[in-house]
Amino acid sequence: MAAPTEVTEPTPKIPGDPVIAVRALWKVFGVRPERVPESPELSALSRRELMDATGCVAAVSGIDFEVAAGEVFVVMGLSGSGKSTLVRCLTRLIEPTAGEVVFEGEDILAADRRRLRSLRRDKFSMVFQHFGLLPHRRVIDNVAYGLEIRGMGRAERHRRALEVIELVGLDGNERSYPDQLSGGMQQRVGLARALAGDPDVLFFDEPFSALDPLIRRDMQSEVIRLHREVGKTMVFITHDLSEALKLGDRILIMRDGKAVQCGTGEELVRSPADEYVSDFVRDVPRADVLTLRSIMRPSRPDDVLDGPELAPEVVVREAVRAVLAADRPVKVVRDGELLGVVSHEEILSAVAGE
Ligand SMILES: Nc1ncnc2c1ncn2[C@@H]1O[C@H](COP(=O)(O)OP(=O)(O)OP(=O)(O)O)[C@@H](O)[C@H]1O
Repeated sequence: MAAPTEVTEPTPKIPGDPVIAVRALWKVFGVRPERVPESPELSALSRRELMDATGCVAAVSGIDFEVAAGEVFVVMGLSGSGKSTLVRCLTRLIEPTAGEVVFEGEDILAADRRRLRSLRRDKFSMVFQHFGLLPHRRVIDNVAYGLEIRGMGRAERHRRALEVIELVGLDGNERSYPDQLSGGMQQRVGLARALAGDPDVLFFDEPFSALDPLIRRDMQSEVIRLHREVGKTMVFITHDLSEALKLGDRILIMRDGKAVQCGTGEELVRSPADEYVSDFVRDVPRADVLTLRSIMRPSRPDDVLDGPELAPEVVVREAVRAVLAADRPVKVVRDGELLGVVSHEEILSAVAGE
């Protein structure tokens, strides 16, 4: 039996069946790796202790999480924490040592070669830091590459490729070769290629790490926009907390192969599971992550309730202006139901970081 993970906070309940469910997942490198998850004693050791005792490296140690349909799920951790290994285990680019990966109800670890190939071709797409574009092919044929492998005819795949080239803002560049494009544009080609086959899940492995900060910010906004437009489930790896907070519906924080905490950015900032997480989130401006749901108060009989309405998930920073401009409390409303109100007092204390 695998040891329990160190997730200290229950993962919030996700409505509907998860697209991906990961249970007690292990990847151990070394001699006879399977003995580690099988042994309660070995699986309880830290990575360092395990290395000293057995010479094995536990890249991923008994991780559990679920990804909901349409969610952007971010895996964050410092270099060596096991992010890449974890994500490669999900599509079996790396064979897990133990555990379960269930994709749309199907046990991926039981899939044979043929089934895996078809899943990777039709259901999953990966976007890597190194774009992996084919240098001798024009943008349009790079984007259409996966469709070509599926056997789609030239006219149809070019039509589809042009659609996604436009979607990622590269129209006009379809006849260029990759080395005629900037790094940011090449990564857009990578995105277009990943989207062309209409996968169920997009996996991103530090896709923007090599880009300079301004381009990187543009690309993050691009992912947010694309996610709004196409609504795909995304699993995104990063070592950068601000990227994680910007993109992630939920964030899994890893350390030395283990899951330290999984939650929304707001949950991580409001109640970090341990010192490691609090160190990470210490400098995050509260107004960027706190939502109206967490600062609202119940309405009082003397409140005048004909002020503006905002949704509970609006973050404080975006609501400040509206709340301060109103001469009565802003109503926090979901599906017509009044959940609470926010007046000057609540918003100012939130901005002041109280
Ligand atoms: N093939 C391998 N053989 C032995 N150890 C490995 C192998 N691949 C990864 N590791 C070890 O597993 C641990 C996790 O590595 P991994 O690359 O998954 O981390 P990461 O969080 O993605 O880091 P980075 O951001 O630097 O890529 C590291 O200690 C690494 O040295």
